[in-house]
Amino acid sequence: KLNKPHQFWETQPMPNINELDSLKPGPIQEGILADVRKDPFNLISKFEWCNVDLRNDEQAQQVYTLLKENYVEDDDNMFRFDYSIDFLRWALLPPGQHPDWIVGVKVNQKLVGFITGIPVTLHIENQQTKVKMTEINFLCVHKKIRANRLAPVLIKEITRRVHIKNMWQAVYTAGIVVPTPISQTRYYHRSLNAKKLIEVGFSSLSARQTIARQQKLYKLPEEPKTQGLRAMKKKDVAQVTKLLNEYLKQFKLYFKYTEDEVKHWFLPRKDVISTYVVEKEQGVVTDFLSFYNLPSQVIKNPKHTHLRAAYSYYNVATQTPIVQLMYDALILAKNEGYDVFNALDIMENEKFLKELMFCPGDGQLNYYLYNWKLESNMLKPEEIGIVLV
Ligand SMILES: CN(C)Cc1n[nH]c2ccc(-c3ccc(F)cc3OCCn3ccnc3)cc12
Repeated sequence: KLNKPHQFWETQPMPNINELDSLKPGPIQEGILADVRKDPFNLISKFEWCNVDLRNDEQAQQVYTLLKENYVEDDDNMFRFDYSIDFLRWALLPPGQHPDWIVGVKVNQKLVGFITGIPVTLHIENQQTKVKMTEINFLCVHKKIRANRLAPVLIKEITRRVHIKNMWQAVYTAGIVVPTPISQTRYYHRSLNAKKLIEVGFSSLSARQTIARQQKLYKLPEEPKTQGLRAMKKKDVAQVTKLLNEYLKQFKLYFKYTEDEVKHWFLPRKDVISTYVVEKEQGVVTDFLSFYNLPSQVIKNPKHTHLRAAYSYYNVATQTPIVQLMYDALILAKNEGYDVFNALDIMENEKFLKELMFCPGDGQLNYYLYNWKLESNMLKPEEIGIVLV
């Protein structure tokens, strides 16, 4: 009976505490294609597997509703992520996507379980090692059928569907701690609409503070400062690809992007992803900033149903000081109607979080690598060069 904490994770190729010093860096288990089960894992009766086609409006709507009602909440259960359909199509239909990696479980045609994978090439700790693997996300089980041990079956099934393609590693993040994080990062929030944040209970006022005082404290200029800052266009793809790939080499964990992937991940999409480039003379792009749109539903509030949150994505500052570039990001996000700007303490983010008046969040985001032992047991947040949505 799986009832000890992490009983499931003890059965998985993840280093446990006392192996951290004995395992050699690299794959923990060798993958043998011949040993991979050819048929899906058994489900309890009435439950059925399905591949979800997110391009189909009805199926996308089912995924949207499942997540909106049953996905990740903050620690105080006041907010729940509300990923839009356009966002899910952006996040889950990148170049090279595999249809059988968008996995659903249905009961009487109703979606009650979900888990996804997208193909990535991850560079680990040094240039030599680059590993084709999957990025796992959106694990969700309907609130009404929890404790049926469906989550471990969803994980085992998508693992099987990755193995069958001769891939043996995965990268994922979660707010909870299970064996064994490779990095524990923290998230920070920068107020853009102080009044709303107080009204939804995201921020609170101490005795001496007033709403007016908070609004003044977080007030931003009307327009960005940086000369040549403008929305990214198709013609910028080649330069942005070079800038991004060069910039990411400094980190111990990063993806390498093709131009096609940069087109997909960075060309602006309304209410999904915003990317702005700094164009100097002769059309030379020297920096860019990007943030994605992930609202949270305010679970119980008389006045507001949603919190509009922008999340820092990838920012490359080669000529513009990073603090100035991110100050412009705040101004742009405010002008796009966001209430708050969120960022993790990964990459170079520590350099701007304090100066731009970000406040620490109340939890952390843990990074995980499946079936891979790192040289160093843990990575510092500033060594992480990947953002998972
Ligand atoms: C990454 N992706 C897998 C979604 C995901 N899962 N679990 C999470 C736990 C924290 C964050 C997170 C990441 C960056 C950030 F600035 C704030 C965050 O959470 C705020 C708390 N919160 C949770 C729900 N609504 C508000 C994301 C996630």
